[in-house]
Amino acid sequence: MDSLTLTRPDDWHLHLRDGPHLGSVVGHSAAQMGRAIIMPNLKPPITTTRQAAAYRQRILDALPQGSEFQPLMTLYLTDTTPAEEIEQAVASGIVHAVKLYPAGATTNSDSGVTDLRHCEAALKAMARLGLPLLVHGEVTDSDIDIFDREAVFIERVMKPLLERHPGLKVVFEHITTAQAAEFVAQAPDNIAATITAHHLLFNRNHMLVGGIKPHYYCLPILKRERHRQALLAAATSGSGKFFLGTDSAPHAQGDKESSCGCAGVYSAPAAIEFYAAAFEEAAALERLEGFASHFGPDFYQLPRNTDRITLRRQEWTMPEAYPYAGDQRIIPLQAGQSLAWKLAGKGAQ
Ligand SMILES: NC(=O)N[C@@H](CC(=O)O)C(=O)O
Ligand SMILES: [Zn+2]
Ligand SMILES: [Zn+2]
Repeated sequence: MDSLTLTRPDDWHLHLRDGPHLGSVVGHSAAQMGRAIIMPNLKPPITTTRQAAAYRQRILDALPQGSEFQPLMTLYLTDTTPAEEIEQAVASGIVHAVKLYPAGATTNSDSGVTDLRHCEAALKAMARLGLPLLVHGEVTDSDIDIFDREAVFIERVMKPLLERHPGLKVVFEHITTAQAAEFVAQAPDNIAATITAHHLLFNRNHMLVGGIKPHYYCLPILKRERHRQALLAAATSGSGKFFLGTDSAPHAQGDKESSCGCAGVYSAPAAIEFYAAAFEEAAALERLEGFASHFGPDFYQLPRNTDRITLRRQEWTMPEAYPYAGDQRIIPLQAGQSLAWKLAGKGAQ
């Protein structure tokens, strides 16, 4: 197969940042995706519908002219999010989900939830109104090894949560383990998961063998090959529970290449090309459209996109860097490396 046409995909997990950083990155996603679920972990976080509406307008203002990209906003759940805020969010029509960051789990999660039992009122309102909870699924207990934090989260947090709120819609975000893939596959239909391109393409050796490679460092951290294989199997299974979420998370080069480097992989400039490479490795390119373009809107009860994109088998080189907020640089996933698929109509990068 040398060309692949599919319904325009959406990105169900995206970090766009704000201000000049937003302006540097939003065009990359808008060139590929119809819509994206926009993560709320700004400084300060987006905790109210009013803030979400203002952030949405800043995103729309930063879009390239003529772009029809639609940002789907989220709220950042805190220990004190009231049920009324959930009601306002649903009534607004612009907020499509609420994000759970366990406090301390990842970038800008300091205001996150210390104990999910504090959030009962908000969770009840979400279950009643059908507003999905998006979960960064890692425990933060210091005694739990970083490679085990997702698997332990399933037992300590996810299962008790779903016992208390069996009807709540939950997306287990950026899953990275066989345990999470298995848990979601066996759960009822109100539970789904996003999978990133980098967790489908790479294991922890890519990050740690032959020198430490900070641009592969993200959270949840890359796992061993067995887990990558389980994720590939889930993504290409044809199950509507697994869909595309890049978790593209830009950080300036200097913040990544540091003695205490930030977590996050910047994959937005070639997101769909990365996924095509992963699906091709699994000999499942015909399943890419369901994963990238159908299952996400179906879960969120939104219409599928009606326009299409075409990917061509055409080698090209990912640029070494992109400009970021004026004088900074951002290093994309697979910088300087050759990619096999290219989105038709893509100009010079
Ligand atoms: N994925 C990451 O490694 N980083 C994300 C936060 C997140 O999604 O956990 C970020 O905002 O930088
Ligand atoms: Zn996360
Ligand atoms: Zn994320």
